Amino acid sequence: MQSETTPGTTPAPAGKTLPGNEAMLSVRNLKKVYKTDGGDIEAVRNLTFDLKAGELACLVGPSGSGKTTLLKCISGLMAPTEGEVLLNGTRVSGPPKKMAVVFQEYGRSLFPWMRVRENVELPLKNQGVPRAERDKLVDDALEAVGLSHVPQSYPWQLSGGMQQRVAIARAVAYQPEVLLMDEPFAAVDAQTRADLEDLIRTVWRKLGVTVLFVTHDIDESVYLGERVIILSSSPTVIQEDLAIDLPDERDQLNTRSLPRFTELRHHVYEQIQLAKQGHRPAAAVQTDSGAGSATA
Ligand SMILES: Nc1ncnc2c1ncn2[C@@H]1O[C@H](COP(=O)(O)OP(=O)(O)OP(=O)(O)O)[C@@H](O)[C@H]1O
Repeated sequence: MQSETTPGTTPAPAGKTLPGNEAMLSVRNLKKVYKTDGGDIEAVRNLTFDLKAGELACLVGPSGSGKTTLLKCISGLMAPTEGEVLLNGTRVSGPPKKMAVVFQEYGRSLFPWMRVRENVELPLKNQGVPRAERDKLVDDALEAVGLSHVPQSYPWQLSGGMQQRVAIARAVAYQPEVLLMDEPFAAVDAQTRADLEDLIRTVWRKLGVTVLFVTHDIDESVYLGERVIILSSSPTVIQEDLAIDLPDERDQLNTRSLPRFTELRHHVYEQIQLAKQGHRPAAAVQTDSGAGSATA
């Protein structure tokens, strides 16, 4: 779905929005300006979109378009300059209990002195989840990511792909309503990456969790997502919010061989190229000129 303009108005370029009671996660007119010694950096100009419960959306955009900034604002790790993030209608003002984040740098997100099991268990312990319940959640999560055989290993005894599975198990055990993933597979080899993509879709379908998955990889965004939100170049607005109408059952060989997969990846690729060249959606151009600022 491309952002649309209404003649005679200067609307903010928006992604897909839903009636309030249908949205689990709402990003509303979100703007982030970093104050630095060298001046202000407007990382995100104006982002609006909703995710409904149980949706898996991917977010792609040129390098520096503010993807990590957006995830930090959504996860309550950083306050937006303007606008807001709502989780089930409640404004996010700090890390919400029912949100988990998986980062790219699994090496830094796991504690090397803790065994796999202890790493997965830690957030549950911190939440005061009783021992028996904790044990069950950890067992189930390790099984879901195929790591039931290494609970006593230390992270550094595992491959990169296995370490990222531990990070995913930790997020899964925590039973989040929303799972945010920031380039989680960027540091693993191609084969492991394909396995982890399938793991995410399996876990997503099994748990019904709402997922926002940031990636640089266009093919990955189309393969994984029910929707791909494409960001413009900085100062960032939504370039396009695209529904991925591929069959729900996906597998690496067949899905990626479908003509529709090729069409969708071409489309996303073209949009990213346009974004890199500074093209902005019509509604953003109106807003840009209305705000009196230069476009990218
Ligand atoms: N802490 C910070 N202080 C100042 N500027 C920052 C800070 N973090 C990010 N920026 C700037 O904000 C803009 C967006 O950065 P961000 O890391 O969010 O983009 P990104 O899309 O995640 O990038 P990449 O795809 O390269 O990881 C960039 O211009 C970046 O230099």
